[in-house]
Amino acid sequence: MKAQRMRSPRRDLTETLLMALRGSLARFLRAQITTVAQQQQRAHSVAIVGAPFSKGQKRRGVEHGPKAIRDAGLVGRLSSLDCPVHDFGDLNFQHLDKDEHFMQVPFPRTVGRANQLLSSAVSRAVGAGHTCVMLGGDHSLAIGSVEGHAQQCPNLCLIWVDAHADINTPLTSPSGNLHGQSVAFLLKELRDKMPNIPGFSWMKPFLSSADLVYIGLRDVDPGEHYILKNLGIQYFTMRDIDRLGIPRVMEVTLDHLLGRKQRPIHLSFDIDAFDPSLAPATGTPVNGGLTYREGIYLTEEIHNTGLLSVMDLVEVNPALGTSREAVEATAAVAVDVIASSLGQTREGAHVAFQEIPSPTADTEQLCL
Ligand SMILES: NC(=[NH2+])NCCC[C@H](N)C(=O)O
Ligand SMILES: [Mn+2]
Ligand SMILES: [Mn+2]
Repeated sequence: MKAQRMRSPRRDLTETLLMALRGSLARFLRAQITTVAQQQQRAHSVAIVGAPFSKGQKRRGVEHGPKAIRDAGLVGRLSSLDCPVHDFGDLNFQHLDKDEHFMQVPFPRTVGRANQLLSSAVSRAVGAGHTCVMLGGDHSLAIGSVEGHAQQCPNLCLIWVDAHADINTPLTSPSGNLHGQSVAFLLKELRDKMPNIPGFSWMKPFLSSADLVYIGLRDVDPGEHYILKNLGIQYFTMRDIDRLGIPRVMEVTLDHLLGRKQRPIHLSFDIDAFDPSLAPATGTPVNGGLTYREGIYLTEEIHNTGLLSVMDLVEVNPALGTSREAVEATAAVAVDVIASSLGQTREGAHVAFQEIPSPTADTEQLCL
């Protein structure tokens, strides 16, 4: 009886797989396995790249963001997560003297050059097998960060966590500021809508609008709203988060980006996504933002994919806090979301334990 049991579906599947392994599928599967292995390897060490830059907007102080985030204990927190941390220090950006406005846009060449430098730094860090954390600086830096990431991982997808969509073009921007236009530089679908901005001839748009999801929006300009709707971009406003809850928002986000195939994730996190009561030291605060727990849940879910490859943490501006406490609180939240993106859990972890320690004669002696 037992011996003649029906073949299990799993056995059939195994046989099918074995047969397929001899064919061209074998190459495909092997490639998949290597990619997963590389990703796991990449998740193992973290590179920190500081980007003290502020010319993508008009308020001074955001160039001190990297120092504030390091002073809040970033390196120590990441080291305690059992991953080797390499802090590559801060990039050295030049301010170009002859840099006239282009249309309404201030400092186009300075911003273009800074992003070119950042792009190669991020590309090198990812190429060396690290998960890269870029500390801004203003959000115009995402242009170089995502571009450098894409040089190594052309199939990346982008999760943009922000109160703002940062998808203005120079022709729709109400401020001219490039930190409100970063995404427009990346998208292939906007190629014909972007003028030739001096300083940016080194790059071409490479991202499809289907490979981008926004979370946290609550201050979207009219031109940006038109672009989001026209390109059918997936986004979740704070209202959507109120309605669906952050677990469902993350489920739909990850299904949208990874449902058909696994690929590296670029997380671009603007600290102003958080409610200003949590993160007041930022240039363009907007009421009604993410709660602390929503921000942590969001980043835990991204970590759990095992696919996070580059993360930006931008727009921490220590000059804009009304007190030292306000600045320190903002930087502490920044450290928390970075740590959570890289594997810090709320349930704790037990890297140092193989068993529950038993008391010995020695330990009891010590207690006496
Ligand atoms: N990265 C940011 N904080 N961006 C704020 C952008 C504000 C506004 N939408 C603009 O384009 O000027
Ligand atoms: Mn923002
Ligand atoms: Mn932003």
